Amino acid sequence: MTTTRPRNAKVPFQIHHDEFDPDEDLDAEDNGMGESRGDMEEEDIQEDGYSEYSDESDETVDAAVREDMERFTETFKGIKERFRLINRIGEGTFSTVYKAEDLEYDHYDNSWDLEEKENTKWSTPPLKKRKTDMQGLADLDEYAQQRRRPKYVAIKKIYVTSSPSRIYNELELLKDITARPCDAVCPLITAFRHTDQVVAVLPYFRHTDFRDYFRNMTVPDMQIYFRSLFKALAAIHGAKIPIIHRDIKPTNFLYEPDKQRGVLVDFGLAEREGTDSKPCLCRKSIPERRHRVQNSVAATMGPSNGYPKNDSRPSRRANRAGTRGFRAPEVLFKCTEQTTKIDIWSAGVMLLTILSKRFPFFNSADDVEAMIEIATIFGLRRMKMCAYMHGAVFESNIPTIGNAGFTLEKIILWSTCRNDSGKDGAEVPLTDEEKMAVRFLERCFELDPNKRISAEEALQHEFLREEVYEDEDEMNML
Ligand SMILES: Nc1ncnc2c1ncn2[C@@H]1O[C@H](COP(=O)(O)OP(=O)(O)OP(=O)(O)O)[C@@H](O)[C@H]1O
Repeated sequence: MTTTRPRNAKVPFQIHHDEFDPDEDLDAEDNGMGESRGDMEEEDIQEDGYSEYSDESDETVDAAVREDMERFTETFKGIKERFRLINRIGEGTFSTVYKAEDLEYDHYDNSWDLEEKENTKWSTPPLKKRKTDMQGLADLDEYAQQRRRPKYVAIKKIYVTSSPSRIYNELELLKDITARPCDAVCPLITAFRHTDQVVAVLPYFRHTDFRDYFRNMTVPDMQIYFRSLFKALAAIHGAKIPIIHRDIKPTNFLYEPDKQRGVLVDFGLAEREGTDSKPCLCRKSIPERRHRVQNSVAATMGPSNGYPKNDSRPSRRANRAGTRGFRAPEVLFKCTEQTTKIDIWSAGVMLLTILSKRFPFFNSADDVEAMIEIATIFGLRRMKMCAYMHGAVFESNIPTIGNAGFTLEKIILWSTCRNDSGKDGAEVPLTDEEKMAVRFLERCFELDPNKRISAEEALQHEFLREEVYEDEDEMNML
């Protein structure tokens, strides 16, 4: 385990225990991983939109999970003195996440702890109350019980096959995010390394499996849910150098319907805007774009009749990290200058999932199928324009892809079977509030990322805007 102490005075809380030291080279010989780590690095592509495990009950711990937790605590020196592992709560592509009790909670500054803050608002010590001695004792005991309530954290054990640079990137971004706290983004408490194993310690957020509530959400529920998600996006996109999350999907937004609180997690694929980016046509001025498109080989010669057998041109390379079904069209077209707008598209897929009551909504096996799915909705004409703006060509002779596509309203009516479920097989139209949600969805689904709504703008959209009342009387009148 590292023995370095906190160095960064800017972090607003005392970092717990032995801090992860970004200057320490995880590739160094003593981590036991050697060169093969880079070779073993997994693909940046998530298999699907859902992890196997969600929040399991603390009492029922599977025997295999118990064995796994014992092995982990035995091999990771120093962890069991600090945390009591309770259950495995998540198993993703890049990590296993455990719920644990923080045994040394009271030794540190815990300003990240929202629940603790809320509790201190209403739980005053009963010592000042004028009551009978017996009542005073009972209150005191209740207060002491409250103070002794176990404090939970989520321990994210990052798989040793992840490259050190990927692990460093996640922790560095989390540290930056933690320095500018936002209630809707999960901060980092601390991180440890023991030989090749790195763990991140995060506040534990109780949440409900998305599949258990998304079908029952009303439009006001959606507004609360997405207001919280877009606040999180506005916070990370508003960083000095904007942070792109790259993996916005339901499992990475931990939401508790009872509390109406959501928290964005998993910065494993996140990156700063501009990292490794090269100029793409989509960021040029409209006249320049038009000129380049009109003079392109595809526009002047028409679609090619075939492909060279041994194509010696270098293939286009771009970051495609993310989860299938949630990737923006510019990611599929390998845009080399991707922006935070890719997260807005993914958030749009989440809204479409809820409105259509279908999860997963997009179910493609690869990027070509994903393009076909998007083209079916938006139509061939718009998809071709979208490809051109990233310097690519989109052609299709698939009969189900029409030129004009379909409106999102129609897609939602079909997928909820409302197109013919009314009286005498009539359509059950969308309500006014559903139409407002669709108007917002259209802004998230602009194929041109320059036109797509930003997180800040989204919070001012009629769908998410919070009404500000002049005084309490005005609010009570509503
Ligand atoms: N702070 C937390 N509190 C409670 N549960 C959490 C927390 N962080 C993560 N989890 C649970 O663990 C799961 C996996 O976490 P995370 O997404 O960070 O790992 P991952 O390996 O990148 O997963 P995936 O491949 O699904 O994206 C989450 O979907 C969630 O259920």
